[in-house]
Amino acid sequence: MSIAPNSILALDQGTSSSRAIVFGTSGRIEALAQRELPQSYPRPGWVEHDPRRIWADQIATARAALAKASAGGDGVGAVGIANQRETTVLWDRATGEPLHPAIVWQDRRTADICAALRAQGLEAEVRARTGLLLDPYFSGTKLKWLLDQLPGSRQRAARGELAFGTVDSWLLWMLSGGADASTRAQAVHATDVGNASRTLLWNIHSQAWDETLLRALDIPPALLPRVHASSHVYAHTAPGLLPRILPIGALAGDQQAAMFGQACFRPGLAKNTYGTGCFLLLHTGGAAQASHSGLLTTAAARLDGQAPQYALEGSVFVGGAVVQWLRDGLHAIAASGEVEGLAQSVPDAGGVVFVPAFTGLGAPYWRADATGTITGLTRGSTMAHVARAALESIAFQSAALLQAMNRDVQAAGGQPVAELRVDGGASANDLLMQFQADLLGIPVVRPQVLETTALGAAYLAGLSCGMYAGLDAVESLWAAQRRFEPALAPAQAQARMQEWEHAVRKALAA
Ligand SMILES: Nc1ncnc2c1ncn2[C@@H]1O[C@H](COP(=O)(O)OP(=O)(O)O)[C@@H](O)[C@H]1O
Ligand SMILES: O=P(O)(O)OC[C@H](O)CO
Repeated sequence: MSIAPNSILALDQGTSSSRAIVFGTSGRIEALAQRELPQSYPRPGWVEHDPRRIWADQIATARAALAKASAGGDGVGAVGIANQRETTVLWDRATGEPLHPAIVWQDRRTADICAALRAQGLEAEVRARTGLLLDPYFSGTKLKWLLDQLPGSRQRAARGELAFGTVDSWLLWMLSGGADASTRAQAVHATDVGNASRTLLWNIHSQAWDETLLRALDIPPALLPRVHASSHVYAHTAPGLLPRILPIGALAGDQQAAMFGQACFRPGLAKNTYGTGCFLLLHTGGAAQASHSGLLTTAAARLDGQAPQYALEGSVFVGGAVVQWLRDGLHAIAASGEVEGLAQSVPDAGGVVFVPAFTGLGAPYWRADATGTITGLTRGSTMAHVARAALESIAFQSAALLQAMNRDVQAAGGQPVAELRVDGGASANDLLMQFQADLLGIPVVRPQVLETTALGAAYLAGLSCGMYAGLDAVESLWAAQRRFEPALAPAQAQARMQEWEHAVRKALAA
């Protein structure tokens, strides 16, 4: 006998791991399973994932989380998927086989394609239509590269034999039948507005694939997924994959999902996620606000039937990853959590400033050529100073984003951001959060549930499957765990930002 639905399964397929979490409808975590995802760096600047491994890990963690949940997951009424965005998968609809490893969002191999498109004068067009800019970060040039490199693939794509998708589409297709030959014909090929808005191919104003950009990149439309609201019943899981057939009630890019999980779905609310990178998003309601400060305009998650929702976004490529480098590159610490103690063993960074431009600099600088730089070293500098400067670099980069955001918002007659909600692995670090509040001069607020990405996917799925009355019901579940109030005089904060900008100029000149 099955019980009334009281929980939701969220799949959070991130850059460094695949997680499955069962949430009670109150937002409480009931069960969690996780697997690390191997990274492949076949050439300098290239980053790849194995799509089959992503699928195998995600279905294994889903089964493990359901098995750990109360009553073996019998109360689960919906599945929601959140995913690393932009990462590009191309597969054969008949066999379910990927044609190539997934090209990860961090991959820079299409820098030349971007430069060529820029030389054709396409940058302004891209900005106006997609809210993005010409950078290898986004899926469009990755897909073009695959079609250029894999013999016969463009013709096969035009005949409808191939499918393109970001990781959400790949997982949905596999879950809804693609994983097995006997159910493949019923597999659903779709994505949500938020993921579509990161492809460089989606027109955020007309809410349709953009024919001009498809032509410019020579991409056959037959490859593309159908696009729906983020909170929408896309399909049901194929029989036999999970203990019960479940509705797949949401797809959302992980940053859009985190924003939803933070209940930032009204204009003026902002969140920053401190994971491998940092992603700061400000909800701008129904207005697709253009940035004049190097930020992106992007689709926020939305419900079926709801008008399009937008956000301004700033993306930092190396956030928590700088701590991984201290651990794996310098062997300065054995585990990421040790960085706080090491950094706190000195009163300040002793003049050391660290610009972790390992994969160039993202927003608001957008300099693919920048390299990592440490300035201000003296004979007295120690690993503790470098660790403290590494942590500070995460906050400096995020502060540069917030400054850019405030400039854009104020230019449009709006109010500066009043407080910042934070989440992600590195937001557990109190020293970092306090320094962030000090630099920004506004409160930094950490919620009780730090797994906000998965939580957002769960809420979105619960909404489409009738498990919540509406947005207000979800909003009332958000609760702060700790509030960090700024404790630094504004002039001092400004002086610290100037030190940072000085070091950035050096990184750009190197
Ligand atoms: N206490 C900590 N202080 C600073 N960074 C941390 C801490 N704990 C984890 N991290 C960093 O957070 C990142 C992991 O966060 P997570 O949200 O799981 O990332 P992702 O979703 O990108 O895989 C890693 O880069 C790790 O180095
Ligand atoms: O996998 P994460 O959490 O680092 O997020 C990756 C972003 O979606 C890339 O745009």
